[in-house]
Amino acid sequence: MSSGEGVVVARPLIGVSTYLESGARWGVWELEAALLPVGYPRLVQRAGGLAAMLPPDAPELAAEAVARLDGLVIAGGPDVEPVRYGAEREERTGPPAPDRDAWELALIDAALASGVPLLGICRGMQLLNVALGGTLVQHIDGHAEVVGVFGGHAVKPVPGSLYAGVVPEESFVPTYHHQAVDRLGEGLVPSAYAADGTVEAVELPSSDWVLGVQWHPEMGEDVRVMRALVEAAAAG
Ligand SMILES: NCCCC(=O)O
Repeated sequence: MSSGEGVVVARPLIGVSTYLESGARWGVWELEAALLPVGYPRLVQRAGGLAAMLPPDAPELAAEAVARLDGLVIAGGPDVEPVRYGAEREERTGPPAPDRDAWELALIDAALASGVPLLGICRGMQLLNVALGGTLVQHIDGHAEVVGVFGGHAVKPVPGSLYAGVVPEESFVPTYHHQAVDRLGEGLVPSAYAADGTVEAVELPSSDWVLGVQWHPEMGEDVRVMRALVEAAAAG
């Protein structure tokens, strides 16, 4: 990226966690594939960052990975295994993805420990809450109305929050979730709500830049949340 005066300024490197789903196959070779909806890297790129995919790896390598990043996104995906927050699995909770849980929790721990700016999206926000000792409601009605189809609803920022500094107005967001934050993790505070009182964004005031959003910015047009992460990554 050029600064406009002939000086090349490196784009912040933003790691995005990815999936290794057992059923994923690519091309005529049907090779095993690492998956990430393309909206994530595209949004990082639109926001001025350079996207790096982070498939599940040994959790003990997470700190080494995060040390090379300027920012981290924990992407959306399957339900967090309830044992991670001390609960029994309920009927409507999806099948566990223990390797992914372990890797992404280790990434979150490493980002929190090192001060690398962190954005959790949907599952990523829920996992951030769990990483800090919070719990989840395992099923709520009305937020993922049709299986496989993203919905949308309004979210209202909490005045004075980091999030409100990025998106000051009430906005309509793309959403797909059937779980939600129950008890907040240590140090987290709500930074946006849905009309029904569901916590839709959280942040960690004791950190420089940690935000979780329950919706999917990679499915919409609004680049502001990702741009704020990229700017925080550039400033770090
Ligand atoms: N629990 C995973 C994130 C999406 C959902 O709540 O359905």
